[in-house]
Amino acid sequence: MGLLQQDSTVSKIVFNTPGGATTITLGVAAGIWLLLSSLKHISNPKIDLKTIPSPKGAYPYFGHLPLLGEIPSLQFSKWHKELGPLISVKMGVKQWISISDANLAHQILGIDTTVTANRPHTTFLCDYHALKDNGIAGANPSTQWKKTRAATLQILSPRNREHLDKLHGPDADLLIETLVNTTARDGSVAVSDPLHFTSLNVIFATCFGRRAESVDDPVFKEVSYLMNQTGKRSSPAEEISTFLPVMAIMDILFRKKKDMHKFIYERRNPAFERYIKASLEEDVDCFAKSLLEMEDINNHDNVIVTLADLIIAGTDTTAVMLEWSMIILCHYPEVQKTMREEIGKFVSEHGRLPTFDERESVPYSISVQKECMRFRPITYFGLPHEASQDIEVNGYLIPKGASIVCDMRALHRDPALFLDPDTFIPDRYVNERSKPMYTSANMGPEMRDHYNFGFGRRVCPGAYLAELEIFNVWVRLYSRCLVEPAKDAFGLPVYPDLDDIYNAGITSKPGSSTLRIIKYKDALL
Ligand code: HEM
Repeated sequence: MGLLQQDSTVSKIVFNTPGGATTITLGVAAGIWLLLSSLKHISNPKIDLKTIPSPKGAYPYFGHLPLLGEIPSLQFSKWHKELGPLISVKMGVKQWISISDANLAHQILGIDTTVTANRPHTTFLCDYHALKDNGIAGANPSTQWKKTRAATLQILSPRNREHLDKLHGPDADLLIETLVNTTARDGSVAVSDPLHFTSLNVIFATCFGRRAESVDDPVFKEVSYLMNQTGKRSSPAEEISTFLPVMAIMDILFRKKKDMHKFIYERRNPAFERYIKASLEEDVDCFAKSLLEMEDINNHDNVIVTLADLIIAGTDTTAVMLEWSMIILCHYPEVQKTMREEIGKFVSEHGRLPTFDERESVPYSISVQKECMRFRPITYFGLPHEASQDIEVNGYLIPKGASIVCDMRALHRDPALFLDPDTFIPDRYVNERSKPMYTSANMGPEMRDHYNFGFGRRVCPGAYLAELEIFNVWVRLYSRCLVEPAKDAFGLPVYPDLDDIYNAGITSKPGSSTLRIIKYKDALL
């Protein structure tokens, strides 16, 4: 791990990984803005720091924003190839430090690194969604945040596995039935909604002790609306005045803050108050109830935001992972066949499907899961962290206030970590890094399988639940069904383009996800 030395002004992170520093290519032409903004730190008599390489062509004031294109992370990945694993990108008036190397990411964002655990301030996410520093995802570390995160980890951890498994098993069965029946009826099925319904139900039931009946259930419709709105409003495009303060005038003209206020106080909060009230009236165990009983963290705002964080962070992510995996695997029927045989072997020996605790008996299927996550990461940049003070990284300066992001695409295609990284290799993980993903997410860089769950003190607290859900769907889907591409009017397969990516703000979704889910005539259990 990186060695962290702190004094009152600068935190110093020193590389101790061979090659870590040497792979950094010095910037050919650091942007004028970056140079100027760095000078005030370089002028600190204690240090003489290098400027982090920055791509050419930044515009005055707008910085690199006009160069980003529709999928900014593709541009970031190109810049990383050119300039090395640590780059500085000017996002309007904000500085983003992007990392494409796992060791470096761990050194800068690792668990022992308290100076990078903050979240950058954005108007909607921090002031409105988080009701100013409440909940988990949008709050900065504080005693309340620590206790709330610990309570969440408790409820989502393997210690609660029996409860979570019981909740999810029937939903996974229902999902497969829906996908199969819709295909039989309509010829194909748009898999996104049913997948979202399934993941929402698990986390909704965990939080409130009840579930939605179907995608037409008003609860599902309302929560989907609240989630989509929150996702949309927190995307960089919607938060543009954070990056270009001059655009604040547009916010005033379009009464944006008034609109955010209305959404949170007239739609989001009343909905969550209703869900909490209903769960208190029912005789059910749920996280909302436990949270309300916990001293110090049971104030109204913290309870609402924590529950909203879980519902939002826990639904889209898992659903999108499963969506991508189905899109990928419809291109590889032979991989599906091998998984079917592997799971089938377990079924014929035990007369039932494997449970999550028995996943070691289906190593190929687990490897395919991980490879899907590596091949198409679910987020572009994870969630940004913020430097809460000046940080020295091997002679480079990350200034206080800079946002720190990881280029997930570049990170997962690092040839130093992944042989032939641009190729989908289903058995890549069969003999190595076979630990559960949630364990791996909390380990050092050399032990991690992938980096989708983020880093350090902010690493995803829902990784165990996500993995459990993915497993439950996986063994049912691939033992019972073949995932095929949809067909055109002539009955020919229309293979989804794996490079057709829809920019959904924080998550990276497939452009289209209409498929055919065909149940085998001799389907297993
Ligand atoms: C495949 C599924 C998932 C992926 C890829 C994923 C990924 C992530 C990432 C990248 C972060 C940011 C980590 C960082 O800042 O370094 C995060 C944070 C978070 N995730 Fe997940 N997540 C998934 C599922 C879930 C689930 C199922 C839940 C809960 C039910 C959840 C709850 C959260 C919360 C509350 C945070 C905020 C943590 C904090 O700010 O301290 N996630 N997740």
